[in-house]
Amino acid sequence: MNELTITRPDDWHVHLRDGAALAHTCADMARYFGRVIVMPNLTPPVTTVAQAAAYRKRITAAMENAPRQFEPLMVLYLTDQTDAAEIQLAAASEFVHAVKLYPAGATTNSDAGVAQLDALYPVLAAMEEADLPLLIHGEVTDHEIDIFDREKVFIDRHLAPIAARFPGLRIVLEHITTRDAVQFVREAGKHVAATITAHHLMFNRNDMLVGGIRPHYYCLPILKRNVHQNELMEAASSGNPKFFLGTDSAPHARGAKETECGCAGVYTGHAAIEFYAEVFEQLDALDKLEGFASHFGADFYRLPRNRDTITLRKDPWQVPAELPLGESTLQPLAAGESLNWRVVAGE
Ligand SMILES: NC(=O)N[C@@H](CC(=O)O)C(=O)O
Ligand SMILES: [Zn+2]
Ligand SMILES: [Zn+2]
Repeated sequence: MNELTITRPDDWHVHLRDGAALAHTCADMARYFGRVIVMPNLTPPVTTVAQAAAYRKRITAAMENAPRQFEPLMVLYLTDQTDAAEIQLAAASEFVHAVKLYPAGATTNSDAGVAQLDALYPVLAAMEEADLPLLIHGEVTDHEIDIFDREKVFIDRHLAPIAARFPGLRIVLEHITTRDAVQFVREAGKHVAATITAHHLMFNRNDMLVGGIRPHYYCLPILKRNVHQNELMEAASSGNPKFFLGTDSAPHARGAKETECGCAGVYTGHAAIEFYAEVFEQLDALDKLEGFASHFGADFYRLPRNRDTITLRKDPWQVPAELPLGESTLQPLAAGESLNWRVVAGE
């Protein structure tokens, strides 16, 4: 197959950042995504509907002169202080579509996240009642838990009890990385789904650590063994609507990654659907790309599927070695390498 036309895709997990970076991150997302779920881990985090409204304005302003625009779907950041009243406000708003749980200290800008999960149950009950989805960075942060086990332990200790206690709460386990997560989501009720990134489909921890340490592959949850990677590929290309596209494109300036203590995050926004197409083609599953990228996420969020299309063509091109990020630069995934697929219509 040399050409593929699919319903316009959406990205159900992306970090656009703020300030001068928005011009660049939004331009990449605006190329062909219809809607994007905008992660709220700014400093300070987006914890209120009023802050989400203001952030949304900055995003749309950054796209004012772009050839096309995406619709930003805003997300509130849960803290130990979030109350049911804010949840109701969010549910009543037209632009907040979910609430994000970051265990405190689990990832980039999560210091303000939740320290006491049990104490939050009244807020989760309010979300279940208001039918507002809960998005989860699913990793425990206990010092004694190995970084490669943190997702599995989170599922056992926290996610399973939450899903059991709130059966009507829609939950997205974000950027899943393990066989355990795939299994849990598959077997859970119909309200539990997961996003899968392109980089967790394309790479495993060997790619990050063999022959030298590659900071641009470092993200959280961290890349796992190839058996887990294989399970993610199988889930993404299975046609199971519980698994859908979320790039977790997470830009960090080059200097913040190539340093003694580098930030977690991989930038894939410059070639998101192109990366997924590459993976699905390798799996001989290009016919499953549309469901994963353009149907299942919208269905889960109870939003209409996009009505227009984009077309990908097999026509190799070279990823730039570096991209601007506000006043800095970043190294995008596959920098300087050749990719097979390009978007030729729908941009
Ligand atoms: N995925 C990452 O490694 N980093 C994300 C945060 C996140 O999604 O956990 C970021 O904001 O940089
Ligand atoms: Zn995360
Ligand atoms: Zn993320």
